[in-house]
Amino acid sequence: MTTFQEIGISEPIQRAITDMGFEEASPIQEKAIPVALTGKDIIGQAQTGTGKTAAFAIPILEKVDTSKKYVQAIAIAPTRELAIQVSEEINRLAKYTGITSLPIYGGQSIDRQIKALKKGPHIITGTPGRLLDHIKRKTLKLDRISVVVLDEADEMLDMGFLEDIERILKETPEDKQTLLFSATMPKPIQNLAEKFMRDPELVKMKAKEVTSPTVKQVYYEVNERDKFEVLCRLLDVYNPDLAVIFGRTKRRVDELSDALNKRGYLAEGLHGDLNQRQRDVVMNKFRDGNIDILVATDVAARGIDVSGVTHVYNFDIPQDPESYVHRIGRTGRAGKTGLAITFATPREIGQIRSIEKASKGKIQRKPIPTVAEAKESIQRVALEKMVHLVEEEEYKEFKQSAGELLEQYDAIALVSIALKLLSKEQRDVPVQLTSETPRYANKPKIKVKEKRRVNYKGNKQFGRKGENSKRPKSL
Ligand SMILES: Nc1ncnc2c1ncn2[C@@H]1O[C@H](COP(=O)(O)OP(=O)(O)OP(=O)(O)O)[C@@H](O)[C@H]1O
Ligand SMILES: [Mg+2]
Repeated sequence: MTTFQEIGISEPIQRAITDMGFEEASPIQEKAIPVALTGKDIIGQAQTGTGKTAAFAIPILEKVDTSKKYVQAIAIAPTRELAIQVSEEINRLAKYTGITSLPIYGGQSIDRQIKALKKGPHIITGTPGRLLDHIKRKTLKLDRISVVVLDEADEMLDMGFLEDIERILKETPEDKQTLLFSATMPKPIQNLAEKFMRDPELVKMKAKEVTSPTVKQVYYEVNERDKFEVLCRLLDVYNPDLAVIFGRTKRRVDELSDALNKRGYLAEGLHGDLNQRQRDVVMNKFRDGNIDILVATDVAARGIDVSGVTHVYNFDIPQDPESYVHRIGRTGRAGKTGLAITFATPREIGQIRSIEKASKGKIQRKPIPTVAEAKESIQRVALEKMVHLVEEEEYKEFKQSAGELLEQYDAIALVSIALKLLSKEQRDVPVQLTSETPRYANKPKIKVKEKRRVNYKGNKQFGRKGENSKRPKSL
């Protein structure tokens, strides 16, 4: 166990870390922070949910000079939600330092951002397009930057942001420090590193699998037309706290979230065609637990950290192994366990094998639960709900009616009906989804050289104080 004190973190940041409930440094933090503190460029690779954000945020905070009121560091991220989240994590860590971080991203009023930039934030997190926009307007100056972070750099390349990133980096001083982080490091990233970094040190966690070891992976062979019914059954059987369901296209996401709502689940969709306000509302509802299910395109696959996500569903099989690794990494974070469920049509079974090969993991095949099993789970959930309400004594106002009913009817019949009413009722509402044609790159890009499995401490437990890892209900 390595404490943050041992890796030389200053006192105000240590205090914030304690407030956040981190007890020890995660392996990537333990390895990357001391190197970053020396000023070296770093390429950091570690599995999803293992604390890469703090691994780059802490060294930035140690470097920022609060007496200077200009931007001293930027972190570039592929999506707006991630830019916001990274900024929030930086601000939490900066709580006792006087350092401020500001997210700037597309879809938000530019005037509002200009006003906020004038207040002199020390750190900016943003998406490439909007960062460039501000650079062109001269509302953001990067000539006194000392650190640049590229979070999810491989995704930014995939999304075609290379030119934007080049243009942003041109505005920064030669002698800045560059930190590049992701759970996956395909080949083109090495070219990017050679181009933009100075003698970078590769800080990589040795692990057998690219995927997080705390995520159990299973797949179901399902015909396209049966996917929705199987999904509902699985949701009933597993009864997740929070789940993310990934769909291939925006239309798919919309249809799927509508269909789930028709069947009585609390779900909302997230994709790039929503306006920023709608995107923010959906994310906040999900973070606050006002919806249980987030249905999303790959826009939510990278970096998004919502605690309490117990299940990830690949309703449509991801297009490439990287996407798979990141999608399923939305669960099993910070040492908790999670379950990743992938649907593969009979023609897609080969892709399951390619993903296994590329990610060096095992995806176990499972039989589809029967209708009876799903029903049994629905009843169990209703029963648990009822017991909970009785224990909480939330029935006083119904006592008189209950007494009257009991005089006339059989007690078993009454309780059974109450259970029936508590069970989800909309199971038979017909829904229709447009079928999606698979698009699969079939080019595994992940390379993991290490053969040896190093038992990384995070496996044992690195989590927040007082948070017990919750096992997904077993199949
Ligand atoms: N040392 C620590 N102890 C406990 N929890 C931590 C620690 N460091 C980070 N965390 C928490 O773990 C969660 C995952 O961290 P983070 O989002 O940085 O992961 P990541 O490695 O960037 O994952 P991804 O590859 O998905 O982007 C966050 O909720 C974060 O606050
Ligand atoms: Mg991350």
